[in-house]
Amino acid sequence: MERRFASHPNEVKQFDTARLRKEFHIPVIFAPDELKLVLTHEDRMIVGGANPVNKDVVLTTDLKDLGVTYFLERRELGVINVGGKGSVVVDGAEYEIDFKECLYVGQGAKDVIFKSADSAKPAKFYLNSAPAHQSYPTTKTTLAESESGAMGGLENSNERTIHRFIHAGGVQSAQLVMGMTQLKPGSMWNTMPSHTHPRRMEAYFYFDLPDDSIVFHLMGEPTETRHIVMHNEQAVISPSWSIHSGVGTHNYTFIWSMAGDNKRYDDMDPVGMKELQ
Ligand SMILES: O=C(O)C(=O)C[C@H](O)C(=O)CO
Ligand SMILES: [Zn+2]
Repeated sequence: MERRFASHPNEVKQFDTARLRKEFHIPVIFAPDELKLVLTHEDRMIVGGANPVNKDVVLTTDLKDLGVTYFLERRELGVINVGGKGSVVVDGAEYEIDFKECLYVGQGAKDVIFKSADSAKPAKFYLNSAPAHQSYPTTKTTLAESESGAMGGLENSNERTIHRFIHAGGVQSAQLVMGMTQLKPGSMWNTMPSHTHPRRMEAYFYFDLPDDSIVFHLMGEPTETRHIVMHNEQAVISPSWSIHSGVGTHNYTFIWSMAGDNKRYDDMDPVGMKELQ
């Protein structure tokens, strides 16, 4: 498991492109038959992926990584499938998780196995895990069952639908909050006007983006914005003091996930357009 340390905003102001990418950008989430995990010290969130192709992928850890005997001993997990049909087996119970469906796995689950239904169209399970002090029931949510709402408009090129899966008013968790935003064709901007939430970090995972398209992900303090160029199926870490927004050369979908002091989706400090620099 790769480890990234937390950053101070005064230090990040000095970063060049390579350093910004090294600290915040996660270029590879999926590798065939592998479990890829990055642990950031921003609220100790783990961001990663499981891509079973020719064999199942098991959620493993070792004593050095987390100091526990199994991955979810003191953690919880959110899973969203962005690939072909698949399933997640949690302590022997199998949950079929289709494209854009979500599974929450509560703290204490010992055996978690990721499977693809068809190796020609393998499942791609995007993963987020946060420390947990309490166990909540393992729960599957389909897109139709999520709490969804329309945001933005075509006149601002940000017409999108926000699907909330794991949050205060949805699937219960210790601290993990997770959902997905789908931009309508012709809309390129997410999360503008932007916000910060010093009470929670956030990670974004961009997908549904054609190979020849990119997203300019915006981060930084509102008066010190920087950009990170994102390709399809890449993730980016946003510290709690940073805005997180983006504009694509094509519409796209992204998964957002947060960990921190509360699970209220609407706990945001809005940044006025005229404040941004
Ligand atoms: O498009 C948006 O706006 C979002 O999806 C915003 C994220 O959900 C977010 O930043 C939540 O804090
Ligand atoms: Zn946010």
